[in-house]
Amino acid sequence: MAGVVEELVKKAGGCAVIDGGFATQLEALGADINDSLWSAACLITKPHLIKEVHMQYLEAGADVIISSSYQATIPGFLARGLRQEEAEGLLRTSVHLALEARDEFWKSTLTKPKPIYNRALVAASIGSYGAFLADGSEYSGSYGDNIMAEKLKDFHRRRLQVLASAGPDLIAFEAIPNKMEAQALVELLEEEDIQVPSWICFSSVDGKHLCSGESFGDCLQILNASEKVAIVGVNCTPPQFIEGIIREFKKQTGKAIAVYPNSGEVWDGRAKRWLPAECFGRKSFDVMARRWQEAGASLIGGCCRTTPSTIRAVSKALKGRDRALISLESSESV
Ligand SMILES: C[S+](C)CC[C@H](N)C(=O)O
Ligand SMILES: N[C@@H](CCS)C(=O)O
Ligand SMILES: [Zn+2]
Repeated sequence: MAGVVEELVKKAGGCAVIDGGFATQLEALGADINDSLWSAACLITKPHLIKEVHMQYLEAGADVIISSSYQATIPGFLARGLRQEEAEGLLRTSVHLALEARDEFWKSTLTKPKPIYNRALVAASIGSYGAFLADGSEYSGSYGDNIMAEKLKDFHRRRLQVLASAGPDLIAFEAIPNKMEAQALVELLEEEDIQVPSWICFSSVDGKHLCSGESFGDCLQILNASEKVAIVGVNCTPPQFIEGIIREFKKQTGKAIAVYPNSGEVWDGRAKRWLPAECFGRKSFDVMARRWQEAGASLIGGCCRTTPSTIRAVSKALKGRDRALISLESSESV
């Protein structure tokens, strides 16, 4: 594990808390993300809401917040009529908004008589090529016959360079659905000699494989071989599969494991909406988070359709205290 993460996990008592659904909470605050850029559209239209969402997750107890760049891509911004410099500027803005929120929040907790939070880390999000395609392929892993690893590297290269140079503590590759993209990312981290530690998280729809149907073990072997990858895991995967996935990962890797599942609802990539399915709320996350920690996860949070109340429950379950309540009490006593 990279030093900075190791320190945080230790300070957090053995398991750090990741934030929850970023886009989900952005929508809850009134943002319209029915857009080819999805949540990244708000970098253009509503940056203040992005910062507000980060603040809400920090207040809920997140030790790691993930930037708004999941679907922020240079080709996506260019297609919107922006210039290259403007597109790169928005990528940097996504990291700066998260850093600003982290720094402001941390400063405010230090004025409290008994600070109860950790200084959070900022992870710069990089969604898969499938997220950019916006056709649901981050949950199928099917990119068609014309997509090769080199093309994926070229797609990710400049965004990775720009985000890494914007000052995040971590890079978070999220919902990677197939082995080819995992391989491309590991090669790219080496080729560009990225110094910011990374996590690479897969998506799964059956709990036994990546979304593509490829084996976790094969993909983890690729990640295990890279010193640039500090953390491996799964995100945006139904919660009921997570415990089994952690146990499988423990057999296949010595790297730290991050899990941040969605609510269990299923994304319909064509209709662009979440379909009802077995849905897990904050009460289930409370119980499950403890089991995930016991199974060997070092970082635990939530993904799509989870909210600050989910993360407050996870934080309380893992750290044994209700941070929201303590925070309220300490602010009252100032
Ligand atoms: C994590 S999914 C719900 C993100 C949205 C998707 N890439 C789309 O644009 O349709
Ligand atoms: N960090 C992204 C992940 C989407 S799968 C978000 O929470 O919106
Ligand atoms: Zn998600």
